[in-house]
Amino acid sequence: MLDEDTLEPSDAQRRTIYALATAPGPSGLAVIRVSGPDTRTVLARMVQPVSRASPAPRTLARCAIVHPDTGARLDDALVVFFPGPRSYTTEDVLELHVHGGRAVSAAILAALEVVPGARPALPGEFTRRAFEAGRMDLTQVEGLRDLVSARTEAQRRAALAVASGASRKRYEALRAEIVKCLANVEAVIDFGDDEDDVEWAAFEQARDRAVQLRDNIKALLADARRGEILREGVRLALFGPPNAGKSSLLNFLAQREAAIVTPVPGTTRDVLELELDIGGIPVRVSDTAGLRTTADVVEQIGVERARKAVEAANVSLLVLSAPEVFVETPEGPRVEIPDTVQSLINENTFILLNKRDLLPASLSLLPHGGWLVSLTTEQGTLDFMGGFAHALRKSQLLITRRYDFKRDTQDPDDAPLITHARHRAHLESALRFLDAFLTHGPEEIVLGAEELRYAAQAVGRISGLIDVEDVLDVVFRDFCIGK
Ligand SMILES: Nc1nc2c(ncn2[C@@H]2O[C@H](COP(=O)(O)OP(=O)(O)OP(=O)(O)O)[C@@H](O)[C@H]2O)c(=O)[nH]1
Ligand SMILES: [K+]
Ligand SMILES: [Mg+2]
Repeated sequence: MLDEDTLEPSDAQRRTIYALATAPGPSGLAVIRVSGPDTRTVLARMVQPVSRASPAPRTLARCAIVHPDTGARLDDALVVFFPGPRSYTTEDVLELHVHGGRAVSAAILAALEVVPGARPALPGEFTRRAFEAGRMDLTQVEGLRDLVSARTEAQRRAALAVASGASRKRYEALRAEIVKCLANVEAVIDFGDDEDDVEWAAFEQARDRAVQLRDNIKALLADARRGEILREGVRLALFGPPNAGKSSLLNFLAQREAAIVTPVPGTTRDVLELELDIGGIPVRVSDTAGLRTTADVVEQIGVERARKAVEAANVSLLVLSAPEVFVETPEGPRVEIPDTVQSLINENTFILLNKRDLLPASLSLLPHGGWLVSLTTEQGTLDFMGGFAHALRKSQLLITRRYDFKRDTQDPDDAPLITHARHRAHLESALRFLDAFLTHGPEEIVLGAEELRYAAQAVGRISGLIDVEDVLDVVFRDFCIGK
């Protein structure tokens, strides 16, 4: 077991860490990673080159892996040694490309335990060392984590750009601009007293820069949360009266019986969430309880949760039973939306009329901004799927003038910069400090300078330049072991 002090990765005396970097279980290959001061010991005691010469740095060499004490052969492998600092963590790093399968990697991991100074790595610890050595900033760490968990093509592209430093560059440039502005102000503080005109001009220049910066940050914040939505998936809530076919729709979208479907109204109680890929778009779909007033306490809670899920969603789909909402009028048939759902409809709500098979064939009125289907016979579902994916893509939330969700974008400056809620919070805080700076006149210039310093710090926090310990734990918590 690990004890407390071996868990602290920023020990003065850094331990050597090792972990399986690939998913456990039967597979063609598995990769075991080792990093730290004792890596050369591991190399000397556990790796026997077939050609007798020690493997050249950064070159794959065929070797036998042996037990450090007994010398027993554990596997035939390909081995690559990265002497620090030219390695992922900047420490000496060793990668053992061994045969896949639990017994092979288990034997090698057990053998590594015997090497003095070596211990199993914590989740994300290799990357944490790379971060602490300044090899990547916090946005790149986040990008890497997102890349590893990317499920769609659009997510992969965005995460790869961030991991490669696209966001880092832009945040650093933003921070540099604030620092320039601060330099102007400090020049006034330092030299101001003698030459009034010079002072005034430099102060005006700083103000102009601050106004410009404020506008830039405002523009970044007005991104309809594209980056966060792309990363986390569009939140889509299915809602409507009981028995409309919401759960049937979820199952249709998932192509499996994920939710319980019965003719009993009030079947779904809790919110059921699935991650799906709808036409290349990552979507987190919530099936919810049918909305109605009820005496059943459990159902009441379900209805409350349903409302919350719809309000929290980026896009909602109102599912209605067509035979129940079609009304005949002298002008022809019309769709009447039930009162119980009215309050939840907004500009991001689409409508799906279900149970088309129960309508007289002559009735085929389409609701505005909606579709008419039968989830039982699948009549109309092809149109719906194509149209809905298109609508999702076109939706204000996903596409702005400059961003094509499907094809992504060539220009990294056009990619959404804010990919995590944390970025948004720090940018908002930087904006507040810039605003505060602008409220100070030349006579309060020292106070003004302080606000600018805080603004620069707020942006610095995004990259992890400033007090990040608490953030780090959150960021690395979701990493897999061996990364
Ligand atoms: N005829 C017909 N029946 C359908 C169709 N879609 C769903 N149903 C049936 O309608 C009933 C209710 O379906 P559900 O998917 O459970 O409806 P729901 O909206 O999730 O219901 P609650 O969870 O109770 O609010 C089930 O018996 C389904 O088989 C359809 O297109 N045509
Ligand atoms: K039902
Ligand atoms: Mg249901």
